[in-house]
Amino acid sequence: MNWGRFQGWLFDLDGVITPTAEAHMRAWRETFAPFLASIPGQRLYGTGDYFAHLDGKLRLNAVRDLLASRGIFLPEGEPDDDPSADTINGLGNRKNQLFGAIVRGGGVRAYPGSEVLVRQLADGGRLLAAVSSSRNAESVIRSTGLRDFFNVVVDGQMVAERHLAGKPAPDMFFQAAELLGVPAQQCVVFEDAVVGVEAGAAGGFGLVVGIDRGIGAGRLRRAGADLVLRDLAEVSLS
Ligand SMILES: O=P(O)(O)OC[C@H]1O[C@@H](O)[C@H](O)[C@@H](O)[C@@H]1O
Repeated sequence: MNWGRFQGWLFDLDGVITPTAEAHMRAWRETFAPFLASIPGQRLYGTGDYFAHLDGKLRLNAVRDLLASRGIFLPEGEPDDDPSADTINGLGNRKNQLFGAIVRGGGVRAYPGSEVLVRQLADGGRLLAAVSSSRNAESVIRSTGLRDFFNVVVDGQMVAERHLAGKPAPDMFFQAAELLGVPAQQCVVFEDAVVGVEAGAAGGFGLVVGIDRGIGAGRLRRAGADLVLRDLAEVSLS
């Protein structure tokens, strides 16, 4: 692979740069397992629910999609709903409170292979963007000490402010490429979630790389990944 042809390097964050996809996964489980168990006759929460309905999506879209998959209707509520409220916003706030507690408890370090690659790319004058659905992306990336290596961060906060469509729409990656000033065809996208790979594939980027942290290479390929790796340490620039 001639990696040198890519000027713009667009990285998803959770599960690609940092192992925080696991913290999101746990927070979702701790939100939805008791919630679903409290509804008589409702199917219990399973890990498959995370990959099918939650992974990689904007927080409230994820809540809506999980509930829709079970035929559950809840009111939207308000952004400042109490985390105990059984509304879309309340469940989102409950999950975010749990996510914050998990991250504060364990700290965040980048995957070693990701940190090495990010440093090499920045040293070589490449342009880097983090493209994450998470509204916590800035704080997560700052806690790794790698924030300054990224020219741009497009996150859940920016999506709300600029009214962008979330993944699987390609808009977040387009926004990152535009802010970097690099045409899509000269950008490579790295993603671990199906909706993220779909977003990259829909945008006509130069290369879409799926990072398989356990979801399975087949699912990432079927979503549109041109190449699947297990870790960013497999990207060799020389
Ligand atoms: O709730 P946040 O921090 O805004 O994150 C939204 C989503 O961000 C994505 O990066 C994660 O893959 C999802 O699991 C997560 O739910």
